[in-house]
Amino acid sequence: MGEETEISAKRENQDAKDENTDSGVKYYTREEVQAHNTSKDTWLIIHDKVYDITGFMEEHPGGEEVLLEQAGADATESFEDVGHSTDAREMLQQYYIGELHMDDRKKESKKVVDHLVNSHRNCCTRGHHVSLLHVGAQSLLNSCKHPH
Ligand code: HEM
Repeated sequence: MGEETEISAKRENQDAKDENTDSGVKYYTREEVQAHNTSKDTWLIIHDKVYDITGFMEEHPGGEEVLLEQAGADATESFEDVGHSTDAREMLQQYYIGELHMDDRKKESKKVVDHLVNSHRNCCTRGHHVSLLHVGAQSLLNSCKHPH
């Protein structure tokens, strides 16, 4: 499908895994994520993306405990509150398993995306024809050189 091809094009430097590009993108509901809330099976939502961090629990420099508190839930706020480094953000990619279902996203993030679609129409998105809703506000902000 055209839209899916566009998504994979924009994801080239983000979280694309060979086997998990366009048609392989999985969507999870909050309920599904919530089921993975133990130290042996730990999923997290950060910025509307779903991560299986089971293998990372013991390696986390901030300790296993804080991750367990967020297990199965949306850890965006606590992740950002800590002020994680760029390295930490890049580490996220290896645990990426899919996207939070559109219906389960907070209205806020939809609003941010709408705003970005409008305000960036003539700068960084020109010529890309990306489906911005799927790309996500944060990655657009990261790649954009436009003053915000
Ligand atoms: C999979 C998601 C996460 C990854 C990949 C990750 C990675 C890291 C890394 C690499 C560090 C070392 C410092 C840095 O480079 O920023 C760190 C520190 C830390 N993280 Fe995370 N983290 C994750 C999620 C979380 C969450 C959800 C919380 C809070 C609930 C958290 C709390 C902390 C704390 C408290 C520290 C210690 C900061 C310090 O001692 O200065 N992390 N994390």
